[in-house]
Amino acid sequence: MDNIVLHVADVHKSFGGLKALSDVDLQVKEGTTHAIIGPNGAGKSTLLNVCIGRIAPDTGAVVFDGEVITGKHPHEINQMGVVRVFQTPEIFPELTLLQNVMIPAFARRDGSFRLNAMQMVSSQHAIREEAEHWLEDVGLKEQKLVTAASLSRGDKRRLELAMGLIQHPRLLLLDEPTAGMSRHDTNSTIDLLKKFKERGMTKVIIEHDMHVVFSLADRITVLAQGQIIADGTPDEVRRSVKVQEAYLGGSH
Ligand SMILES: Nc1ncnc2c1ncn2[C@@H]1O[C@H](COP(=O)(O)OP(=O)(O)OP(=O)(O)O)[C@@H](O)[C@H]1O
Repeated sequence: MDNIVLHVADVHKSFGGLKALSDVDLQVKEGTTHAIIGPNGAGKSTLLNVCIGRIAPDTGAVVFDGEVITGKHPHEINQMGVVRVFQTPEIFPELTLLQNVMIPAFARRDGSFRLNAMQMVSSQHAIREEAEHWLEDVGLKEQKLVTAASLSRGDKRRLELAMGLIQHPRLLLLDEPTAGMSRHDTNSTIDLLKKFKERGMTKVIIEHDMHVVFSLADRITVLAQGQIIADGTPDEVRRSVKVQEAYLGGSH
């Protein structure tokens, strides 16, 4: 049977009188790329924030690898293996690429700063090698010693991906990974994400660009006004009349 990595179980969330998420229930299978799409204001970001513990649902729960994570702190959920790559890269612009990628690896290992000096030196060496490996993986090894501020927008997002990868995600959540990118950068990001998919990584991706969605997704959940209006394979979603109606007249 397919292993369910993430189960959003009957989640409701209102902001005042506005129902941002109603009755949202979806499952993400291990090794799949699951896209969440929907018109502006559909509730996609709210859903992502519920999954990472930044927003508490009013009712319902999020189950990760069989464990209820609702109510846990974002850093606890992160340490369990849920890694989010943000729409606006959260990088350290004054530091080099190498330093940027090393930071989450140190943060991952609770107590690392209490290590004695000898251990510190050897672990630094190992982490540096691993950081170089992930920089190479995203195509940024040549620039490892330049400061992050000097990177193009597309490369900043690649850097953030490397910062995610060094955390060995069990589930990678990508918030509009190609937003604002040129077609060339978008296509190389698609290729990169396809490579992760071949390795069996489980991903949830929020994306407006349908070219990206249909290039990558095994399954698509469509939200509109806080409700799931379709959930299925790309072909099923493409054929859904409800989905076509939701997008009719919209900007997508
Ligand atoms: N903190 C908040 N307080 C009040 N209303 C909010 C809050 N966050 C989101 N909303 C509202 O909830 C609804 C869903 O917003 P959300 O950002 O989740 O949608 P989205 O699908 O991610 O939209 P977009 O594609 O435009 O980013 C919107 O009507 C939004 O205005």
